[in-house]
Amino acid sequence: MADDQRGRPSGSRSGRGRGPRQRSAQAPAQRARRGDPARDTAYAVMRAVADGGYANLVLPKALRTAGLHGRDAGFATELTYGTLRMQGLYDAVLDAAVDPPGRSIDPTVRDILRLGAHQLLAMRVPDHAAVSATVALARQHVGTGAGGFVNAVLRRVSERSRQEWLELVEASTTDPVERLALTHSHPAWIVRALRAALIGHGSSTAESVDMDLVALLEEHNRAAAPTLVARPGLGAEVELERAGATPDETAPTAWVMPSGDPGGLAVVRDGRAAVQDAGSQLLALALASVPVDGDAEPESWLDLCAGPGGKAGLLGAVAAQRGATLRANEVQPHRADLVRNTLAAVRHAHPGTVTVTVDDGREVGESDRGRYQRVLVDAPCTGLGALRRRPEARWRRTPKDLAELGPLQRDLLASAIEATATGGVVLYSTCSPHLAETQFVVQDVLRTRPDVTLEDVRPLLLDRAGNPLPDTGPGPTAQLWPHRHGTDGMFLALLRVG
Ligand SMILES: C[S@@+](CC[C@H](N)C(=O)[O-])C[C@H]1O[C@@H](n2cnc3c(N)ncnc32)[C@H](O)[C@@H]1O
Repeated sequence: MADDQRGRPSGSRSGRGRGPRQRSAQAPAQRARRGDPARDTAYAVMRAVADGGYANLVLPKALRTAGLHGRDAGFATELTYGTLRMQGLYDAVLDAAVDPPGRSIDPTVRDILRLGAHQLLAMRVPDHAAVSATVALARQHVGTGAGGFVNAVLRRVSERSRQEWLELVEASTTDPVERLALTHSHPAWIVRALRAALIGHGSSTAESVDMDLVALLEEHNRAAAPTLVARPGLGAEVELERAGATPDETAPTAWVMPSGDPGGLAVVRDGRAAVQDAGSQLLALALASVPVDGDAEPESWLDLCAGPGGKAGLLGAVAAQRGATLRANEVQPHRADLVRNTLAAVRHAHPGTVTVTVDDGREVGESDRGRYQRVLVDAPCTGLGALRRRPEARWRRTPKDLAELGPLQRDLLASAIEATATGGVVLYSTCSPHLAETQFVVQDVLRTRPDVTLEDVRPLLLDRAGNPLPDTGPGPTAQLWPHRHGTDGMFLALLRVG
């Protein structure tokens, strides 16, 4: 008879043999009835994410509310992020561990089981502690019966090692993509798209692609250390150094913090520095440094899709140093507010350099034809290049998103070209390597504009020492990769308007 998740009498346990791994001999009733604050917080964030929340926004608030700091906050963060990333694998494990295999599991109970599976299979938590604390969580949030069910399932999970579970799950299919999807916890359509992107961007050969794909999927499942940007000309560098940050070699403006919460630094709070991926920094610096034709003084720069303002923050600081002006545009008013916030330090230090507008970028080409020398289109995209930073994103995105985003991406790029002066440049970028959002968009738009040429963007991607970043593809576009460059998977195409 199956275990009952909701507390109705259940038959004897499956009796599957006790494995070599240690487990709790305590009955659920004897265990603590309440979860501990760190696990409670992880559970609350999982439920908020199930309701549509974003872990990177919900978790910091939940940690503050629970008063968690230091190691406890670290534990809750690893538990939440790790569980969300690996939930595809854990679901396969849990579906095999329930009795009978594949029986349906209540979504709330499944979240609790996922948290337990992560502790058992990926964290240094002793089995008995992982099981009893997760049972306590189930009792507290669902009920006594759920506690018994969770106890039974997690005991079965604890009977095998992570490697044994991986082998078992892998054996459930012969399709190589499905296998990678299960063992590396990604939806299969994303694995397929990433494989096509590695080849399509010229980043991998037919021989190397399978190895590269595994390296990329593994990187998506690692916690990414936060990179900071020191917005130039605002004196952020000295304070970052004083706080223990060190210069990052990937980009001239990038810094890394070995430990601690960068959000707590005054220099981050006042906007002279910010958390920003080094790839995003390289992209903004590339646009700022490319030579443009014409003698416009001062130069006018446009960030067409600026919210929440990360790249505009760097562009604005560089524009101020160069005597140029920047218009940071965003269609959504609340995101335009975020841009204003992000740009506060630059606006304060250099009044008149940056303006924020709320317009549909698709209309800017017509209203401001030929007005700008440098234009950034950091297009809305699926974000498949930033999966390591957004743990739930892989489970939310669907191929339908691509169909919806495609026309918007093309319209925004076409509008950006219209808004660019003769001899000026447009940088089209996405934090996705998906071919449908990158190469295909650029090729389609170029077909309608014979006066626009694609230029090699790779020589503009310079590291702190001034050397071009290696392995960005055969050109003229560039593709950055988490497993190669330690950055998000940014795509860049540089277009010159003739
Ligand atoms: C990838 S994000 C930009 C990220 C930004 N460059 C940064 O570094 O912080 C894309 C932005 O485009 C905005 N967007 C979507 N449709 C738009 C449109 N029609 N016109 C202007 N912005 C648009 C979205 O609201 C979103 O804020």
